[in-house]
This record gives sequence, C-alpha cells and structure tokens, in this order.
Amino acid sequence: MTSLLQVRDLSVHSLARPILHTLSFTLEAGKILAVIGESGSGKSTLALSLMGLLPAGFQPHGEIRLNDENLLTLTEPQWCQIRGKTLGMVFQEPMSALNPTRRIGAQIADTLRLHTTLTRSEIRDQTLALMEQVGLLKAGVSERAYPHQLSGGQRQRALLAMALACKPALLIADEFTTALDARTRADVMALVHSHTKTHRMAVLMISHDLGLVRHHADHVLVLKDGICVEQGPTASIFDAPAHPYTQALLAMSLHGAAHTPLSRLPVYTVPV
Ligand SMILES: Nc1ncnc2c1ncn2[C@@H]1O[C@H](COP(=O)(O)OP(=O)(O)OP(=O)(O)O)[C@@H](O)[C@H]1O
Repeated sequence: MTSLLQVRDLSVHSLARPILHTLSFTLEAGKILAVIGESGSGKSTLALSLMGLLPAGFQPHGEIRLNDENLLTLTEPQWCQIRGKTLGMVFQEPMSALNPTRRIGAQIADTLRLHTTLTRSEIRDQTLALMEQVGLLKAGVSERAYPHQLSGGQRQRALLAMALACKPALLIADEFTTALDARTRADVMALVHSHTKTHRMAVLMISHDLGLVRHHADHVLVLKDGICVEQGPTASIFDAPAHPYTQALLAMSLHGAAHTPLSRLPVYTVPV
C-alpha cells in the first residue's frame, strides 16, 4: 500500500547553511505523526516545506509525495489549488491567519467558495455545520462575529473549521494548541483526533507538549539540529527511546513521567 505522504531524502538549505538534512518518513491516512525537538531543530521548516511556504532563500531538495505527486515540482498556482483543499494548515497564532475585518462565518464560507462548487445556500449550511462541529455554535459564537470578539480557543476552533472545511487529506498543525490553556488544548486536540478517525485525515503535528503527543500521536519523529535522530511508534519512543537526545528531551519535558510506560497510562477516550 502506498502511504498518503512520503517524504524521501528531504533536505532544506538556507543561503548560509543546511537547515534540514536528508529526512525520510511516511504518513498513512487516518494517522497522526508528531514532530518533536528543541527550538531551532527545524520543525517549522519541515512544516513550511510540506506547505510550499518556505522563506525566500530556503531551497528544498528531495521528494515530498502527497497521493504520489511530488509537491516539490508544483508551480505556485498548483500549490494554491491544494492548499486549503487537500492540505489543511493551522498555526499557533490564529490572529495572523484570520482576517480581522471579516466575520468568522464569511471566512469559513470563503474556503468553501474557493475550493468547492457548492451553491450559496449549501455553503451557508456547510459553514454552520462546521461551526457546530468545532463547538463554536455551542459556545454561543455567531457566524456574524468578528475574530476580535472570540477568545483564543474560539479563534483556533474557527481556524480549524476553515482548515477542515474541504476535508483535507493532510492537516499540518504547527504549535496549534501552544497558546491555549490546558483544558482548551485537550478539547481542540480531541476534535482533531476524532476527525482523523471519522474522515481518515492524516495529521502532522508539531508540539512541545509531550503529554499531548503521547496521548494523540501514532508515530513520533525526533529532530535535532535538522537531523532526524529517531522515529517510530509513539509507544516505543516514549517507553524505550533509543537515542540519548530523545531520552534527554523526554526526561526534561515530562519531569520523570517519561519513565512511565505508555501501556500503564490510563486509557484516553476521544470525545465524539
Ligand atoms: N526566515 C529565516 N531566515 C533564516 N533562518 C531561519 C529562518 N527561519 C528559520 N531559520 C533558522 O532555521 C533553523 C530551524 O528553524 P525552525 O523555525 O524550523 O525551528 P523550530 O524547531 O520550528 O523552532 P521553534 O520550536 O522555536 O519554532 C533555526 O536555526 C532558525 O534560526
């Protein structure tokens, strides 16, 4: 079976130096891959490569195959076709992704208008359905609200509604929940997780929250200075990290909880 996403020998060089070194991994539909590593290890550079949004002067080499198409050969108009449609994206700071002058409902509708052939009334219905799905309607947020009238968590939910609108095959979530309180972070991540199961969406998540990674990711890839030092199923990375860097990262971040084998942790159920 061919994986949804196949990254082969991806390297990224800036004008000054290499940022990512010959990275290879695959990601299946319906699975969550977490990329972890210290600040500056190259996580966002990887995410930006997958979205065709590398900064000027950054040059990618190798292959990024999504549904067997090498994304690195796409032109900018072709990237625009798949971003928002096959490829969903959510970032840490929703205010920079949301248009402050447009109502939330209109912004979700824009995504549907751009990438689907739905009629006006179907778009309205779909917008409300998405707002319901991400919990905005339940929280009393109207489609007519502006971004500044929403809390941080509600803005992330709005961003998620936009990202999920076209049922993307792959969602890139870069530090998506970092700015949220623990409860909201768990709720939003549970929402993403349930979507992976119901729609077989794959997720590449970048997070410093190793508790969240441990609960939600199927696989983990560990980056250090642009090099993948280790990758594998979440249980083996957390229970038996092979690389000293991974061991140190887990020990630092989990304050000892890393030594609790996954199998002994309480079973986490995803709210539907
Ligand atoms: N626009 C840029 N111009 C020059 N160097 C950059 C740029 N963006 C990132 N870098 C460099 O590339 C390297 C990888 O950065 P990247 O943002 O991918 O790391 P990261 O693991 O996502 O960090 P963080 O967890 O802090 O977000 C760093 O050394 C960084 O300084």
